[in-house]
Amino acid sequence: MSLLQVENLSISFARYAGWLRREIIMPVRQLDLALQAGEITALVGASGSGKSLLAHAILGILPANASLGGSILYKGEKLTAARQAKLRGKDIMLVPQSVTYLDPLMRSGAQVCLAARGGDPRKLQRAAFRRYRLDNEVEQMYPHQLSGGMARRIMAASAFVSGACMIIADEPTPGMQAEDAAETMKWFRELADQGHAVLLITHDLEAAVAGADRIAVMNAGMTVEWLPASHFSDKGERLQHPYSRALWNSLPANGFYVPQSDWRAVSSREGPGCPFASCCELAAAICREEQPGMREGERGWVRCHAS
Ligand SMILES: Nc1ncnc2c1ncn2[C@@H]1O[C@H](COP(=O)(O)OP(=O)(O)OP(=O)(O)O)[C@@H](O)[C@H]1O
Ligand code: NI
Repeated sequence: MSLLQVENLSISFARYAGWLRREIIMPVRQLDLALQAGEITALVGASGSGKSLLAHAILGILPANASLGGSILYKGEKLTAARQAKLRGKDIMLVPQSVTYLDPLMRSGAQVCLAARGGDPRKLQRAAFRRYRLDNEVEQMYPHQLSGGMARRIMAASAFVSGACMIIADEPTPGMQAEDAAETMKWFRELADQGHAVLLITHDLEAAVAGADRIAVMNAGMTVEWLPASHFSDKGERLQHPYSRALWNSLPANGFYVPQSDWRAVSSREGPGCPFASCCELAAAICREEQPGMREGERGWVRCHAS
């Protein structure tokens, strides 16, 4: 059984457009994903594709005007608001990108102690400090006294001592030097090796391919493909969705191929067919008539009629 199973998730927001006219926008519409213990799953996709919304939906921290459709199961049971409140920060941990998430009024040692589960908090904190190469003096420091690197280590140490089953990292590496990014990825690998399920949200497909076990590709609020990271190789022949291939081949290392179609132009998305029918070079008649569901193929899951 998967630790977390997301099925046909949609997230919509009601907002007022001018006087009394209420409109509904649905930035996430068909999201399917499962996370396994002991694995890193990377969720990749363009800015605005709905990645962070998924993280917020899992944690139960969406704004009040959001409505959810579909389901999220955690350990086989529906994730209700009450369960989310219980699990958040304990069983399900967020590793945020920014240090501003650390409590500015709490010393670093105390922050890590507070996260610790399953033993003497002080002992667990000291062990985590040694593991992440944090000197003893750092215990007494407040977040504003930490360098960026130290703050990241404090967040990694908190995740390490938390005993959380699931760790969600939203864009943990942008703006980092290559070595720092590699070190951060190494920490996630260690956490996965200890049995945690890690969800890594990132723009960086190259880092995802290098560091994750599985990759879910999102576009316009949908998961279009979900498969082992090793299938991202060569010219992308083993990828099934044309959008995943376009994303892969547009990387500098793969020749900077510029796709013929503009994958952000999903003009027909309210129509009956595939939302990408108007921009996909493989689109056939069926793509304009019927929404593709997520189906399991030889190499993973894909939402496409044409592949
Ligand atoms: N509270 C909200 N009300 C209305 N729309 C929202 C709200 N939050 C997010 N959205 C919209 O949902 C879409 C997806 O947002 P999300 O933050 O999940 O994207 P993302 O994939 O994480 O992007 P990025 O890579 O830039 O972080 C965006 O178009 C955004 O404008
Ligand atoms: Ni985001």
